[in-house]
Amino acid sequence: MAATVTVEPAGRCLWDEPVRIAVRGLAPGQPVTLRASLRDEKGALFRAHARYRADATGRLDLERAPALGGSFAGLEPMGLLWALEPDKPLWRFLKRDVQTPFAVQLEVLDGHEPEAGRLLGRAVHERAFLGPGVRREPVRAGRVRGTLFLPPGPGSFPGVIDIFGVGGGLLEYRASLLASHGFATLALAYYDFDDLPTRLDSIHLDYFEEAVSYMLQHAQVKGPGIGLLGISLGADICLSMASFLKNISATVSINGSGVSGSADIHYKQTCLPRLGYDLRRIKVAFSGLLDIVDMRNDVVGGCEDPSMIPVDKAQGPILFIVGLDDHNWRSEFYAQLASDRLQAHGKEKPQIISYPGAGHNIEPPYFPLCPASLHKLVDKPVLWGGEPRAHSKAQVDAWKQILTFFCKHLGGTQKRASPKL
Ligand SMILES: CC(C)(COP(=O)(O)OP(=O)(O)OC[C@H]1O[C@@H](n2cnc3c(N)ncnc32)[C@H](O)[C@@H]1OP(=O)(O)O)[C@@H](O)C(=O)NCCC(=O)NCCSC(=O)CCC(=O)O
Repeated sequence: MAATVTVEPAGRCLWDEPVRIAVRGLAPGQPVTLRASLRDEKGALFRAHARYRADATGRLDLERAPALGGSFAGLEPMGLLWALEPDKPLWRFLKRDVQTPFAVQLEVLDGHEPEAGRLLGRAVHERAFLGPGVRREPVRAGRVRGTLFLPPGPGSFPGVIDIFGVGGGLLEYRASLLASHGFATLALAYYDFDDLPTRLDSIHLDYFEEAVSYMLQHAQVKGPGIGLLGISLGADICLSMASFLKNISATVSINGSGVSGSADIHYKQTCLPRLGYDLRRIKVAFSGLLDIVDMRNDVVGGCEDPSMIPVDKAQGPILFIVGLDDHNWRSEFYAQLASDRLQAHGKEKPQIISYPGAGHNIEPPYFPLCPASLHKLVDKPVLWGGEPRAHSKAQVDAWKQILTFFCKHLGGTQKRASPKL
């Protein structure tokens, strides 16, 4: 091995941070292939590669050199991460244990053949989900089940509740990353976790109200209100919480629908009936995968449809993050409907940020796109939408927008843990 692969800043970084990958010790103009790989906790191998040419001094800097092809092309300093693809079909990139980093193997090979070139150099780059000094506390308080992440320092910190969509269980990676940005964040489970119900037949907001109370009584959570962040069904739960519950200061919906979709939503005497769906509206794409984008029944009453979440009752502002290539449902149409509803009730037009080429699962930066995987509602693999490069750009921008929005409305300072872990 003759070449040296470097990653700056050196040492471990957080998954949402950009790094500068470079190689030195190559021959002037040498054709090389860079390969990245990592194994997830279920044993799936994710890989990406790209072809490059060293400069006249035998160096290669991914911030300056365009990829000449491979998993991606052009100037993409973080392409080796966002273009990772699993060896298992229909497998989604997820981090289950946030207490361990992902170890990314970086290799530089001679020539432009990703499998055949002689290995010239390698490095292991660790990307973590738990920042320095971030505390992780499993929560079992009353009925509330989840995990609280507290930023380093004495606090108190602006609080956020983070909710995922259909699938159940508990995913912590987004909440743990948010804590490194200065937010006390509760990753909240609501079914198929611990002693919670295994099925989600209907949504009862009193459970989520208990989670808000848990946050607000916590000594290290700054009041008087908290923020909500949700994706997909999780976003709709957040929109419902903002509409019915007190002390919600800011809400972010990532590809939510603003409608009670496949489960009725209950709060005290009120019930938002589910809109429902019709399996006959599912299309089969050329790939043979299901496209459920039009599966839901139509909203017949416009923004006053009985299934619409009454977002006009929300006290705090709402940010809608929309993937224009969302194939789970038509997020853009739904966000517009929610905006119509707000304005019809004399409220301000909300901020809607739409991303061309972005699919349904808009994750934190550098998560590789999962084009299709199992949808627990239809119990079959479905298309999620998204073009990898555009989706990746959307994730980087959306994350910044979400952090800025929460800082503005929850009084955060957008402090960042040191990039060197
Ligand atoms: C993380 C998991 C997979 C659950 O993990 P668990 O540890 O509880 O389950 P498990 O036993 O490991 O796996 C359960 C099933 O998921 C599959 N599975 C597990 N990990 C996977 C992965 N990384 N990629 C693809 N599939 C995976 C397993 O093969 C298994 O399928 P078999 O049962 O076939 O063996 C779930 O919580 C999840 O998918 N969460 C994502 C939530 C989310 O954001 N969903 C998108 C929103 S979509 C939405 O909300 C739409 C709303 C609507 O349309 O109304």
